[in-house]
Amino acid sequence: MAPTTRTIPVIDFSQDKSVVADRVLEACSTIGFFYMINHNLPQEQIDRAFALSKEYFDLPSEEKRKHLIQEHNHGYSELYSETLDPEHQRQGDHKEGFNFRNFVNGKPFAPLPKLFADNEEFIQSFSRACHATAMTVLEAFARALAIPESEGGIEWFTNRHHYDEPSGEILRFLKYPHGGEAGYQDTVRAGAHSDYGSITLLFQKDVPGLEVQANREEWISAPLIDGSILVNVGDQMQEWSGGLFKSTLHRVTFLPEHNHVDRYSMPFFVHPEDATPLVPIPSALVPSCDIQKDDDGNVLTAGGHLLRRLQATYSYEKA
Ligand SMILES: O=C(O)CCC(=O)C(=O)O
Ligand SMILES: [Fe+2]
Repeated sequence: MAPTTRTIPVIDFSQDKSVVADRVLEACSTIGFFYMINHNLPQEQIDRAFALSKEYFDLPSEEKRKHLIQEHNHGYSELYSETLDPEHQRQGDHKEGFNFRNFVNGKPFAPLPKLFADNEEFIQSFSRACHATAMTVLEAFARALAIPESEGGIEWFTNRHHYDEPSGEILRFLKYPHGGEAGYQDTVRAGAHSDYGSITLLFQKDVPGLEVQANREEWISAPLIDGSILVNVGDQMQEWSGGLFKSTLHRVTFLPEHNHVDRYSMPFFVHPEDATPLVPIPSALVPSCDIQKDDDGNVLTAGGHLLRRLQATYSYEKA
């Protein structure tokens, strides 16, 4: 059955934890998206990250191209270099981005552009704060699924998401530049896609544009809600939960009234540790399902799952 929810629920994380868990279960098993409010991530930090993002994207193209994204999914991606919906898009996404892999043991994954190197301590603390917020959400998931204490209880997910272990986790700065209509044939600026990992936290700013597929026929907009973080379920979580939690298609369009302004957003893609096998979550609510295997017949891991997806999305260029 296609989900029928037409609006994205707002969940107040300062409420009683069991109420939060109930609302999370309802949201994730229908539309797969919710707004998190009272999340404890200070607005000043979010604002500072957006300010840095703008300063970076304002740099000349030659400067940004010094750190082009590579197979490891870290670095700068140019306008049109990513195509999230290759089946339907005539051109790559009208956006540029910078991906930060986790600062494992306090170090950036690869040397950072000067602006980010100068602000490395802040970026790392922001990335860790995003991860901590995500862990609050994943505790609510575990509570919602009533994972037995003997299996790890509310820590079942967090035990598989340690920040300093190898994983596909990414903090991403995105800019959708204004205009571009002349050379760009689609109103969709980021093609319809679902996210790959366990969950995504999304920070939006000033300009809306995100749309979510409420059911198979209809796109609904995900408006800006001050002080909120938009949370959505990713494919690995859908896999893990035997389809109970929905990884829902979404896309970014530009409304005519916003064609003259740049849009900035910041997703934080939460991923389980690479070595995590995607076996069903131990919960009575999770339906039994086929387990995905890798080419050698072993249970597909989170790392293997991500690699398959990334290879289908990017066109890499050697720096
Ligand atoms: O920019 C946005 O609002 C959403 C971006 C997104 O969905 C993604 O990068 O996966
Ligand atoms: Fe996405």
